[in-house]
Amino acid sequence: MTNTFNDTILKAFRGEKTAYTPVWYMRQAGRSQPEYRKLKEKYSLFEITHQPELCAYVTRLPVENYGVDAAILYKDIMSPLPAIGVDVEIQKGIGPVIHNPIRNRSDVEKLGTIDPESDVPYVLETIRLLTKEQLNVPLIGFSGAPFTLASYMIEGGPSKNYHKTKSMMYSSPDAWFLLMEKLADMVISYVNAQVAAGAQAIQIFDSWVGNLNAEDYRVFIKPVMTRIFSELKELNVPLIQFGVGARHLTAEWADLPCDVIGLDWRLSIPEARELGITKPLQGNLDPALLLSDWNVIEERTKRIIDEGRNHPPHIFNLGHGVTPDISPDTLKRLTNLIHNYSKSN
Ligand SMILES: O=C(O)CCc1c2[nH]c(c1CC(=O)O)Cc1[nH]c(c(CC(=O)O)c1CCC(=O)O)Cc1[nH]c(c(CC(=O)O)c1CCC(=O)O)Cc1[nH]c(c(CCC(=O)O)c1CC(=O)O)C2
Repeated sequence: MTNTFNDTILKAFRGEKTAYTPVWYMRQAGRSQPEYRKLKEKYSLFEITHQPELCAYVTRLPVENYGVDAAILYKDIMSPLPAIGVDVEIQKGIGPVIHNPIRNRSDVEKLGTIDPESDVPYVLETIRLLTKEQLNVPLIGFSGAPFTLASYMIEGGPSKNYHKTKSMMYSSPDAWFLLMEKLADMVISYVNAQVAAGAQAIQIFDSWVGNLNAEDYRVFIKPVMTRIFSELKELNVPLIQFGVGARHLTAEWADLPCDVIGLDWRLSIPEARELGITKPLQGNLDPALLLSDWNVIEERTKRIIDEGRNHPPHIFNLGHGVTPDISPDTLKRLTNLIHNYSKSN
Protein backbone atom coordinates (compact mmCIF):
# COMPACT_ATOMS: atom_id res chain seq x y z
CA MET A 1 0.00 0.00 0.00
CA THR A 2 1.34 3.45 -0.92
CA ASN A 3 1.43 6.33 1.61
CA THR A 4 -1.42 7.15 3.99
CA PHE A 5 -5.02 6.05 3.61
CA ASN A 6 -7.36 8.84 2.48
CA ASP A 7 -10.83 8.32 3.96
CA THR A 8 -12.29 11.73 2.94
CA ILE A 9 -15.03 10.18 0.81
CA LEU A 10 -16.18 7.89 3.65
CA LYS A 11 -16.56 10.96 5.89
CA ALA A 12 -18.69 12.68 3.25
CA PHE A 13 -20.83 9.54 2.76
CA ARG A 14 -21.44 9.54 6.53
CA GLY A 15 -22.52 13.17 6.49
CA GLU A 16 -19.36 14.69 8.00
CA LYS A 17 -17.86 17.93 6.69
CA THR A 18 -14.71 17.46 4.58
CA ALA A 19 -11.83 19.76 3.58
CA TYR A 20 -12.69 19.38 -0.11
CA THR A 21 -15.38 17.77 -2.30
CA PRO A 22 -14.45 14.10 -2.85
CA VAL A 23 -15.11 12.55 -6.25
CA TRP A 24 -15.45 9.23 -8.04
CA TYR A 25 -17.06 8.47 -11.40
CA MET A 26 -19.57 5.73 -12.19
CA ARG A 27 -17.97 3.37 -14.75
CA GLN A 28 -14.59 4.96 -14.04
CA ALA A 29 -12.72 1.66 -14.39
CA GLY A 30 -11.98 0.54 -17.88
CA ARG A 31 -13.99 2.34 -20.54
CA SER A 32 -11.73 4.81 -22.39
CA GLN A 33 -8.43 4.08 -20.65
CA PRO A 34 -5.80 2.87 -23.17
CA GLU A 35 -4.39 0.27 -20.74
CA TYR A 36 -7.88 -1.26 -20.41
CA ARG A 37 -8.66 -1.04 -24.12
CA LYS A 38 -5.54 -3.08 -24.79
CA LEU A 39 -6.64 -5.74 -22.30
CA LYS A 40 -10.13 -5.86 -23.83
CA GLU A 41 -8.60 -6.88 -27.20
CA LYS A 42 -7.68 -10.14 -25.45
CA TYR A 43 -10.22 -10.66 -22.65
CA SER A 44 -13.98 -10.22 -22.11
CA LEU A 45 -15.44 -8.57 -18.99
CA PHE A 46 -16.15 -11.94 -17.39
CA GLU A 47 -12.63 -13.17 -18.24
CA ILE A 48 -11.10 -10.12 -16.54
CA THR A 49 -13.32 -10.35 -13.46
CA HIS A 50 -12.47 -14.04 -12.98
CA GLN A 51 -8.75 -13.14 -12.64
CA PRO A 52 -8.29 -11.25 -9.34
CA GLU A 53 -4.85 -9.75 -10.13
CA LEU A 54 -6.02 -8.47 -13.51
CA CYS A 55 -9.35 -7.26 -12.17
CA ALA A 56 -7.63 -5.43 -9.31
CA TYR A 57 -5.33 -3.76 -11.85
CA VAL A 58 -8.31 -2.49 -13.90
CA THR A 59 -10.05 -1.31 -10.71
CA ARG A 60 -6.92 0.64 -9.67
CA LEU A 61 -6.39 2.39 -13.01
CA PRO A 62 -8.68 5.40 -12.36
CA VAL A 63 -7.24 5.92 -8.88
CA GLU A 64 -3.75 6.07 -10.35
CA ASN A 65 -4.61 7.86 -13.60
CA TYR A 66 -7.30 10.33 -12.46
CA GLY A 67 -6.63 10.74 -8.71
CA VAL A 68 -10.23 9.95 -7.67
CA ASP A 69 -11.10 9.51 -3.97
CA ALA A 70 -12.50 5.97 -4.24
CA ALA A 71 -12.15 2.87 -6.37
CA ILE A 72 -15.18 0.90 -7.54
CA LEU A 73 -14.82 -2.75 -8.27
CA TYR A 74 -14.62 -3.59 -11.98
CA LYS A 75 -17.45 -6.06 -12.68
CA ASP A 76 -21.02 -5.78 -13.95
CA ILE A 77 -24.41 -5.81 -12.24
CA MET A 78 -24.89 -9.16 -14.06
CA SER A 79 -21.89 -10.74 -12.30
CA PRO A 80 -23.75 -12.59 -9.48
CA LEU A 81 -26.66 -13.81 -11.64
CA PRO A 82 -25.11 -17.06 -12.98
CA ALA A 83 -24.91 -18.21 -9.33
CA ILE A 84 -28.71 -18.23 -9.06
CA GLY A 85 -29.21 -19.98 -12.40
CA VAL A 86 -29.32 -17.11 -14.90
CA ASP A 87 -27.53 -17.91 -18.16
CA VAL A 88 -26.11 -14.48 -19.02
CA GLU A 89 -23.60 -13.48 -21.64
CA ILE A 90 -22.33 -9.98 -22.40
CA GLN A 91 -22.46 -9.61 -26.17
CA LYS A 92 -20.42 -6.99 -28.00
CA GLY A 93 -22.59 -4.15 -29.25
CA ILE A 94 -25.70 -5.40 -27.39
CA GLY A 95 -24.92 -5.70 -23.69
CA PRO A 96 -26.18 -8.40 -21.33
CA VAL A 97 -28.15 -11.18 -23.08
CA ILE A 98 -30.09 -13.71 -20.97
CA HIS A 99 -30.49 -17.08 -22.69
CA ASN A 100 -33.13 -18.36 -20.23
CA PRO A 101 -35.41 -15.34 -19.60
CA ILE A 102 -37.98 -15.49 -16.82
CA ARG A 103 -41.56 -15.54 -18.02
CA ASN A 104 -43.72 -17.00 -15.22
CA ARG A 105 -43.89 -18.08 -11.59
CA SER A 106 -42.40 -21.48 -12.28
CA ASP A 107 -39.29 -19.80 -13.80
CA VAL A 108 -39.01 -17.66 -10.66
CA GLU A 109 -39.37 -20.70 -8.39
CA LYS A 110 -36.44 -22.38 -10.17
CA LEU A 111 -34.02 -19.57 -9.23
CA GLY A 112 -31.45 -20.64 -6.65
CA THR A 113 -29.51 -18.80 -3.96
CA ILE A 114 -25.98 -17.43 -3.98
CA ASP A 115 -23.15 -18.64 -1.75
CA PRO A 116 -20.58 -15.93 -2.50
CA GLU A 117 -17.57 -17.82 -1.08
CA SER A 118 -18.10 -20.72 -3.47
CA ASP A 119 -19.97 -19.00 -6.34
CA VAL A 120 -17.96 -15.79 -6.79
CA PRO A 121 -14.66 -16.39 -4.91
CA TYR A 122 -12.80 -14.35 -7.53
CA VAL A 123 -14.85 -11.23 -6.66
CA LEU A 124 -14.00 -11.60 -2.98
CA GLU A 125 -10.35 -12.33 -3.72
CA THR A 126 -10.15 -9.15 -5.86
CA ILE A 127 -11.60 -7.13 -2.98
CA ARG A 128 -9.12 -8.64 -0.52
CA LEU A 129 -6.16 -7.90 -2.79
CA LEU A 130 -7.25 -4.31 -3.30
CA THR A 131 -8.16 -3.42 0.26
CA LYS A 132 -5.39 -5.30 2.10
CA GLU A 133 -2.50 -4.47 -0.18
CA GLN A 134 -3.10 -2.11 -3.04
CA LEU A 135 -5.38 0.86 -2.42
CA ASN A 136 -4.88 4.05 -0.42
CA VAL A 137 -8.51 5.13 -0.97
CA PRO A 138 -11.73 3.26 -0.07
CA LEU A 139 -13.17 0.56 -2.30
CA ILE A 140 -16.85 0.83 -3.21
CA GLY A 141 -18.61 -2.50 -3.75
CA PHE A 142 -21.95 -2.67 -5.53
CA SER A 143 -24.97 -4.64 -6.64
CA GLY A 144 -27.82 -4.10 -9.03
CA ALA A 145 -31.22 -3.63 -7.35
CA PRO A 146 -34.11 -6.09 -7.85
CA PHE A 147 -36.10 -4.03 -10.39
CA THR A 148 -33.10 -3.31 -12.61
CA LEU A 149 -31.82 -6.91 -12.45
CA ALA A 150 -35.33 -8.28 -13.05
CA SER A 151 -35.73 -6.07 -16.11
CA TYR A 152 -32.79 -7.84 -17.81
CA MET A 153 -33.86 -11.28 -16.56
CA ILE A 154 -37.43 -10.89 -17.83
CA GLU A 155 -36.81 -8.97 -21.08
CA GLY A 156 -33.85 -11.22 -21.99
CA GLY A 157 -31.57 -8.19 -22.44
CA PRO A 158 -31.57 -4.39 -22.53
CA SER A 159 -35.02 -2.87 -23.13
CA LYS A 160 -36.52 0.46 -24.16
CA ASN A 161 -40.04 0.06 -22.75
CA TYR A 162 -39.88 -2.75 -20.13
CA HIS A 163 -43.22 -4.16 -21.37
CA LYS A 164 -42.54 -7.77 -20.39
CA THR A 165 -41.25 -6.67 -16.99
CA LYS A 166 -44.25 -4.47 -16.27
CA SER A 167 -46.59 -7.11 -17.60
CA MET A 168 -45.33 -9.62 -15.01
CA MET A 169 -45.52 -6.96 -12.30
CA TYR A 170 -49.13 -5.99 -13.09
CA SER A 171 -50.53 -9.39 -14.14
CA SER A 172 -48.70 -11.84 -11.86
CA PRO A 173 -48.01 -9.98 -8.63
CA ASP A 174 -47.36 -13.26 -6.76
CA ALA A 175 -44.59 -14.19 -9.21
CA TRP A 176 -43.31 -10.60 -9.11
CA PHE A 177 -43.06 -10.36 -5.34
CA LEU A 178 -41.41 -13.80 -5.13
CA LEU A 179 -38.85 -12.61 -7.71
CA MET A 180 -38.23 -9.40 -5.74
CA GLU A 181 -37.65 -11.36 -2.51
CA LYS A 182 -35.35 -13.89 -4.21
CA LEU A 183 -33.32 -11.08 -5.75
CA ALA A 184 -33.24 -9.25 -2.40
CA ASP A 185 -31.85 -12.44 -0.77
CA MET A 186 -29.16 -12.52 -3.46
CA VAL A 187 -28.30 -8.81 -3.11
CA ILE A 188 -28.06 -9.07 0.68
CA SER A 189 -25.78 -12.16 0.66
CA TYR A 190 -23.63 -10.78 -2.13
CA VAL A 191 -23.17 -7.37 -0.47
CA ASN A 192 -22.52 -8.96 2.94
CA ALA A 193 -19.70 -10.97 1.39
CA GLN A 194 -18.25 -7.92 -0.38
CA VAL A 195 -18.14 -6.01 2.91
CA ALA A 196 -16.70 -9.00 4.81
CA ALA A 197 -13.94 -9.14 2.17
CA GLY A 198 -13.14 -5.44 2.68
CA ALA A 199 -15.48 -3.19 0.63
CA GLN A 200 -15.88 0.08 2.56
CA ALA A 201 -19.06 1.49 0.96
CA ILE A 202 -21.82 0.02 -1.21
CA GLN A 203 -23.77 1.46 -4.13
CA ILE A 204 -27.07 -0.13 -5.11
CA PHE A 205 -27.74 0.52 -8.81
CA ASP A 206 -31.47 0.77 -9.47
CA SER A 207 -30.63 2.34 -12.82
CA TRP A 208 -33.91 1.68 -14.64
CA VAL A 209 -36.49 2.05 -11.85
CA GLY A 210 -37.33 5.59 -13.03
CA ASN A 211 -39.49 3.87 -15.65
CA LEU A 212 -42.11 3.25 -12.95
CA ASN A 213 -44.43 5.94 -11.64
CA ALA A 214 -44.36 6.85 -7.95
CA GLU A 215 -47.43 4.83 -7.02
CA ASP A 216 -46.10 1.65 -8.63
CA TYR A 217 -42.73 2.30 -6.97
CA ARG A 218 -44.45 2.46 -3.59
CA VAL A 219 -46.41 -0.75 -4.16
CA PHE A 220 -44.00 -2.96 -6.13
CA ILE A 221 -40.49 -1.74 -5.23
CA LYS A 222 -40.22 0.32 -2.08
CA PRO A 223 -40.91 -2.58 0.32
CA VAL A 224 -38.07 -4.66 -1.13
CA MET A 225 -35.66 -1.69 -1.21
CA THR A 226 -36.54 -0.91 2.40
CA ARG A 227 -35.81 -4.51 3.36
CA ILE A 228 -32.46 -4.50 1.52
CA PHE A 229 -31.22 -1.24 3.05
CA SER A 230 -32.50 -2.14 6.54
CA GLU A 231 -30.64 -5.46 6.51
CA LEU A 232 -27.48 -3.93 5.00
CA LYS A 233 -27.49 -1.12 7.61
CA GLU A 234 -26.19 -3.67 10.11
CA LEU A 235 -22.95 -3.85 8.14
CA ASN A 236 -22.18 -0.30 9.22
CA VAL A 237 -20.80 0.89 5.88
CA PRO A 238 -22.27 3.80 3.88
CA LEU A 239 -25.06 2.72 1.50
CA ILE A 240 -25.73 4.68 -1.71
CA GLN A 241 -29.01 4.52 -3.65
CA PHE A 242 -28.76 5.39 -7.36
CA GLY A 243 -31.26 5.57 -10.23
CA VAL A 244 -31.62 7.34 -13.58
CA GLY A 245 -34.53 9.54 -14.72
CA ALA A 246 -36.13 9.26 -11.31
CA ARG A 247 -36.97 12.85 -10.33
CA HIS A 248 -40.55 11.71 -9.60
CA LEU A 249 -39.21 9.12 -7.13
CA THR A 250 -37.01 11.53 -5.18
CA ALA A 251 -39.53 12.02 -2.40
CA GLU A 252 -39.81 8.20 -2.06
CA TRP A 253 -36.03 7.90 -1.73
CA ALA A 254 -35.88 10.60 0.96
CA ASP A 255 -36.94 8.11 3.64
CA LEU A 256 -35.25 4.92 2.37
CA PRO A 257 -32.90 3.64 5.10
CA CYS A 258 -29.77 4.40 3.03
CA ASP A 259 -27.06 7.02 3.66
CA VAL A 260 -26.51 8.76 0.32
CA ILE A 261 -28.69 9.52 -2.72
CA GLY A 262 -27.08 9.48 -6.16
CA LEU A 263 -28.66 11.91 -8.62
CA ASP A 264 -28.57 11.85 -12.40
CA TRP A 265 -28.15 15.15 -14.29
CA ARG A 266 -31.86 15.83 -14.73
CA LEU A 267 -32.36 17.04 -11.17
CA SER A 268 -30.12 19.68 -9.59
CA ILE A 269 -28.86 19.49 -6.01
CA PRO A 270 -31.06 22.43 -4.85
CA GLU A 271 -34.10 20.79 -6.50
CA ALA A 272 -33.40 17.52 -4.69
CA ARG A 273 -33.17 19.42 -1.40
CA GLU A 274 -36.51 21.09 -2.16
CA LEU A 275 -38.01 17.63 -2.76
CA GLY A 276 -37.07 16.64 0.78
CA ILE A 277 -33.68 14.91 0.57
CA THR A 278 -31.67 15.71 3.69
CA LYS A 279 -29.04 12.99 3.17
CA PRO A 280 -25.66 13.61 1.47
CA LEU A 281 -26.05 13.85 -2.31
CA GLN A 282 -23.84 12.33 -4.99
CA GLY A 283 -23.64 13.55 -8.57
CA ASN A 284 -24.42 14.91 -11.08
CA LEU A 285 -22.58 16.32 -14.12
CA ASP A 286 -24.11 15.17 -17.41
CA PRO A 287 -21.50 12.76 -18.89
CA ALA A 288 -22.28 14.22 -22.35
CA LEU A 289 -20.81 17.54 -21.18
CA LEU A 290 -17.39 15.90 -20.98
CA LEU A 291 -17.34 15.89 -24.78
CA SER A 292 -17.69 19.68 -24.97
CA ASP A 293 -15.14 22.52 -24.65
CA TRP A 294 -13.22 22.77 -21.39
CA ASN A 295 -14.66 26.19 -20.51
CA VAL A 296 -18.19 24.69 -20.57
CA ILE A 297 -17.11 21.73 -18.44
CA GLU A 298 -15.40 24.09 -15.99
CA GLU A 299 -18.38 26.40 -15.63
CA ARG A 300 -20.86 23.53 -15.03
CA THR A 301 -18.52 21.73 -12.64
CA LYS A 302 -18.01 24.84 -10.51
CA ARG A 303 -21.74 25.41 -10.42
CA ILE A 304 -22.39 21.87 -9.12
CA ILE A 305 -19.65 22.23 -6.48
CA ASP A 306 -21.14 25.55 -5.35
CA GLU A 307 -24.63 24.02 -5.18
CA GLY A 308 -23.29 21.18 -3.05
CA ARG A 309 -21.30 23.30 -0.57
CA ASN A 310 -23.78 23.40 2.27
CA HIS A 311 -24.03 20.74 4.95
CA PRO A 312 -24.94 17.82 4.44
CA PRO A 313 -21.99 17.05 2.20
CA HIS A 314 -21.79 16.50 -1.52
CA ILE A 315 -19.81 13.80 -3.28
CA PHE A 316 -19.03 14.74 -6.88
CA ASN A 317 -19.85 12.21 -9.61
CA LEU A 318 -21.32 12.15 -13.09
CA GLY A 319 -25.09 11.84 -13.52
CA HIS A 320 -24.48 8.35 -14.99
CA GLY A 321 -21.51 6.31 -16.16
CA VAL A 322 -18.42 7.47 -18.06
CA THR A 323 -18.93 6.60 -21.73
CA PRO A 324 -16.12 5.04 -23.81
CA ASP A 325 -15.71 8.23 -25.92
CA ILE A 326 -14.75 10.42 -22.94
CA SER A 327 -11.02 11.14 -22.89
CA PRO A 328 -8.96 10.04 -19.87
CA ASP A 329 -7.20 13.43 -20.01
CA THR A 330 -10.55 15.18 -19.50
CA LEU A 331 -11.33 13.00 -16.45
CA LYS A 332 -7.91 13.73 -14.95
CA ARG A 333 -8.33 17.47 -15.51
CA LEU A 334 -11.87 17.33 -14.10
CA THR A 335 -10.70 15.57 -10.92
CA ASN A 336 -8.03 18.24 -10.36
CA LEU A 337 -10.56 21.01 -10.93
CA ILE A 338 -13.01 19.49 -8.41
CA HIS A 339 -10.33 19.09 -5.75
CA ASN A 340 -8.75 22.52 -6.26
CA TYR A 341 -11.93 24.56 -6.70
CA SER A 342 -13.72 23.00 -3.73
CA LYS A 343 -10.66 23.54 -1.49
CA SER A 344 -10.05 27.14 -2.44
CA ASN A 345 -13.54 28.63 -2.30
O1 LIG B 1 -21.26 -0.98 -21.29
C1 LIG B 1 -22.45 -0.76 -21.53
O2 LIG B 1 -23.12 0.04 -20.89
C2 LIG B 1 -23.11 -1.58 -22.58
C3 LIG B 1 -23.43 -2.92 -22.23
C4 LIG B 1 -23.82 -3.16 -20.77
C5 LIG B 1 -23.05 -3.94 -19.90
N1 LIG B 1 -23.72 -4.02 -18.72
C6 LIG B 1 -24.87 -3.29 -18.77
C7 LIG B 1 -24.95 -2.72 -20.05
C8 LIG B 1 -26.06 -1.82 -20.53
C9 LIG B 1 -27.16 -2.44 -21.28
O3 LIG B 1 -26.87 -3.01 -22.32
O4 LIG B 1 -28.31 -2.37 -20.86
C10 LIG B 1 -25.82 -3.15 -17.66
C11 LIG B 1 -25.33 -2.37 -16.51
N2 LIG B 1 -24.11 -2.50 -15.90
C12 LIG B 1 -24.00 -1.62 -14.86
C13 LIG B 1 -25.23 -0.94 -14.75
C14 LIG B 1 -25.52 0.09 -13.68
C15 LIG B 1 -25.26 1.51 -14.12
O5 LIG B 1 -24.18 1.82 -14.66
O6 LIG B 1 -26.19 2.32 -13.92
C16 LIG B 1 -26.06 -1.41 -15.76
C17 LIG B 1 -27.48 -0.98 -16.06
C18 LIG B 1 -27.56 0.42 -16.43
C19 LIG B 1 -26.56 0.90 -17.49
O7 LIG B 1 -26.39 0.25 -18.50
O8 LIG B 1 -26.00 1.96 -17.29
C20 LIG B 1 -22.90 -1.43 -13.92
C21 LIG B 1 -21.53 -1.62 -14.37
N3 LIG B 1 -21.05 -2.22 -15.51
C22 LIG B 1 -19.68 -2.20 -15.53
C23 LIG B 1 -19.27 -1.62 -14.32
C24 LIG B 1 -17.84 -1.51 -13.90
C25 LIG B 1 -17.01 -0.52 -14.56
O9 LIG B 1 -17.34 0.09 -15.56
O10 LIG B 1 -15.91 -0.38 -14.04
C26 LIG B 1 -20.41 -1.23 -13.60
C27 LIG B 1 -20.66 -0.55 -12.27
C28 LIG B 1 -19.77 0.10 -11.48
C29 LIG B 1 -19.39 1.49 -11.87
O11 LIG B 1 -20.27 2.35 -11.98
O12 LIG B 1 -18.20 1.71 -12.03
C30 LIG B 1 -18.77 -2.71 -16.56
C31 LIG B 1 -19.29 -3.11 -17.88
N4 LIG B 1 -20.54 -3.66 -18.16
C32 LIG B 1 -20.62 -3.93 -19.51
C33 LIG B 1 -19.37 -3.57 -20.09
C34 LIG B 1 -19.03 -3.74 -21.55
C35 LIG B 1 -18.36 -5.05 -21.67
C36 LIG B 1 -18.04 -5.51 -23.06
O13 LIG B 1 -18.42 -4.88 -24.03
O14 LIG B 1 -17.40 -6.54 -23.08
C37 LIG B 1 -18.56 -3.08 -19.09
C38 LIG B 1 -17.13 -2.63 -19.19
C39 LIG B 1 -16.91 -1.41 -20.04
O15 LIG B 1 -17.81 -0.60 -20.20
O16 LIG B 1 -15.81 -1.29 -20.59
C40 LIG B 1 -21.76 -4.57 -20.18
